[in-house]
Amino acid sequence: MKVVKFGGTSLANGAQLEKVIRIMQADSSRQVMVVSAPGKRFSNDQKVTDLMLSFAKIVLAGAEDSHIIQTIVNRYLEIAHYFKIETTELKLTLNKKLIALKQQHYPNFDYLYAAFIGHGEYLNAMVITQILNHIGCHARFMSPKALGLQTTGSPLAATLDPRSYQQMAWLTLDPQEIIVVPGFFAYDDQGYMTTFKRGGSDITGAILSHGLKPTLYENFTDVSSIFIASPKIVSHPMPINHLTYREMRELAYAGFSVLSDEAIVPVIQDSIPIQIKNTNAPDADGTLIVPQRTNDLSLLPITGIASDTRFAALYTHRYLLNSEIGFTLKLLNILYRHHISYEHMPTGIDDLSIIFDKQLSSPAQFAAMRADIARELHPDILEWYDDYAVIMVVGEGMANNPHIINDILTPLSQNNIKISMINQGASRISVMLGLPVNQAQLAVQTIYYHFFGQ
Ligand SMILES: Nc1ncnc2c1ncn2[C@@H]1O[C@H](COP(=O)(O)OP(=O)(O)O)[C@@H](O)[C@H]1O
Ligand SMILES: N[C@@H](CC(=O)OP(=O)(O)O)C(=O)O
Repeated sequence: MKVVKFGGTSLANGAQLEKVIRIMQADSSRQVMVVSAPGKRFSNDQKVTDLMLSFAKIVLAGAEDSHIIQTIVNRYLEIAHYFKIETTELKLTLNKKLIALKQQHYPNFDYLYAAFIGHGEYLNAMVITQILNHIGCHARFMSPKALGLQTTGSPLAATLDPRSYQQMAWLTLDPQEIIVVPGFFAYDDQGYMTTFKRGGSDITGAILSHGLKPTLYENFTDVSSIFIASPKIVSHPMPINHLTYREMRELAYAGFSVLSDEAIVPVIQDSIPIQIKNTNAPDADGTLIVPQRTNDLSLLPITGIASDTRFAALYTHRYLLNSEIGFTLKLLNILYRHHISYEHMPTGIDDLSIIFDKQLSSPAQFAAMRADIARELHPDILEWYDDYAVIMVVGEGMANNPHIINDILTPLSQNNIKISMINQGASRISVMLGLPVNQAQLAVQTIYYHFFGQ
């Protein structure tokens, strides 16, 4: 049995969904289908999730919402029309569901946003199930609630309660039937809809894989493989045939958006391979993500170079910081008080930097935190870098290569790229670099061309 996830680009319109259905029909072991909300149909189009987010903002502003509701409903109707479905009833249902979202009670705004954006997937799974049955392909919609997926944590970046897996173990699959599961959202213990972080349908696919133990978790997207660097940064980068879980996790964390970094953890325990495949070229081999690579690591200086610009950095300097007992504790207490998590904290003798993910806290939270640090800890220097990028150079082969840091840094310095932080992970399979956002692309290109040529 295989769990198969289709991303938003694979479900953007009727023609894309037709390809998806052909993929499902081509292999009877593809029994569980996880779907995202319809993605972009063309480059400056809007994903349905982003339309839902606009809808939520319009509702919160008390503004006129009939136009956005119509735009969202039309995205689904366009898909249904492609399959020649009679849409009068569907149109009514979609409108009703969207209007009902405005009338529900939410404990706070984050829950409201979660319910609105989660409905992109909910409605898509509902429509896709109807289309599959309409064309004679036996399908059943299955809500995350029916599967027992219960979350904890914040409503827009929820994590799965591990007890959820008990209920999933009872699910029996009918080989004649496709189960359609909406990705990205689940429910908390109060029954409120919550979402995983953005891109989280990959996480649903991974959770179902851990729960249902398929032989393979196939993840269909719009590229034929994962490349050594993002094709948005390097033109025609080389493909990666095999990646290990830990390589993928580090690369996904730092910008390989093709798979969510949180989609690795659930499959590790059972060693379920993840195969990235292209909906537009399903016969291409894709990239296989596995526990260990069997090919000769010494041939590969590095496996991938990722970069992400979602970070900010705080630099503090105070003489004798290394000998002051409790300094870091006080600092972390301030973060705790402001409900701020941090990503990395490289330290020197008299200096300490903290790197934050800007998506996880608001500018107001960061400003209040900085004010408290200045007032309570009196650093000699306190600087804030709002546009901070992290580059992750990753490869299992790096652990045995004593020259690797030099090989990465030399071409960067030759190109006048100033690195403000270097951190070699304890696993020694990655080197993390911190630098200003406006240098990040050039840095990735420079490292890529140095190792792999133009
Ligand atoms: N190293 C990489 N290899 C392949 N694709 C990458 C890489 N880094 C970023 N991407 C981007 O990830 C995109 C696919 O992810 P995403 O847009 O989330 O797809 P989906 O809609 O299928 O979930 C690709 O179109 C590509 O631009
Ligand atoms: N639709 C959600 C979840 C997701 O996984 O989407 P996609 O498969 O398009 O990356 C989002 O946009 O975040």
